[in-house]
Amino acid sequence: MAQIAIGILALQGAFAEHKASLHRLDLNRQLNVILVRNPSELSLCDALIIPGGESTTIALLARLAGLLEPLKEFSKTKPVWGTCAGAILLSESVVGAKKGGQELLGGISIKIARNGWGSQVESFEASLELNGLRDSTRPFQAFFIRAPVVLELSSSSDNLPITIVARIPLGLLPPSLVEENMSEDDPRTIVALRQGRHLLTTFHPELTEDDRFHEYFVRNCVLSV
Ligand SMILES: NC(=O)CC[C@H](N)C(=O)O
Repeated sequence: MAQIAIGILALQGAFAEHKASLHRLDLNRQLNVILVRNPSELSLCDALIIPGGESTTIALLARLAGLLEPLKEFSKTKPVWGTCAGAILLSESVVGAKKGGQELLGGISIKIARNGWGSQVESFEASLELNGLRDSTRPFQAFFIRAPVVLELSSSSDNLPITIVARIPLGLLPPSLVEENMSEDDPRTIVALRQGRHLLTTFHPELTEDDRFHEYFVRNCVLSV
C-alpha cells in the first residue's frame, strides 16, 4: 500500500509524543510522519494532528509562520485530529478565550470551554467509556491537563453528524461541573468525538502507551473515505 503522510503541527506542545505514538503504531511502515512548521511541509500531508499545548500560543505561532490560512483551508478538506489545545482550535466557537481573543481553525461544529474543568482541577486522570475503538471494553486511562470541556454540539442539519467516541462517567466529573439532575449524556461528559473526517479529544492520548486513538484516527478518519 502507498505511504500516507500524516503531519503533526510542531509549533508548540506535545508533538514529539504524537510522533512516538504513530511510530509505535506503524508496524507495516505505511505512515510517513511529517513535523509541520511551515506551509510547504503542510502541503505534503494527507492528514494532520494538532497537539495539546497552549491554543493561543499555537494560533499565534501559526500566524507568524504563515500557516493560519493554509491550516483553515486544510481542515476544510482533509482529516484533522485536535488533542486538548488542538481540540480548541478545531472547534467552531470557544468560551473563556484569553483577553484579545482566540483564533480558531474550525472544522468541528461544537462550542468548547477553554480550561473548562475549573482552576481547582488543573490535571487529573480518568478511565473513559469508549465507543468504536478497538477493544472498546478495555478501559482507556486518559490524562486531562487544563483540558477544555465540550459545551454544546451544533444541532444544525447543515453539519455532518457527530459520533461520540468517548465519555467520562458522570461520577468522575469534577464537582464544579456537576449540576443537579445532570444526565449521563450531558455534552460535558463528551471527551472524544468525530465529525466527518475530523477527530477531537479533550485529553492527551499521546501521553499513554495505549495507541488506540491514534489507530482510530488512521483507520477511520484517514484511510476509510
Ligand atoms: N493541555 C492542553 O493542551 C491545555 C490547553 C490549554 N488550556 C489551552 O487553552 O490551550
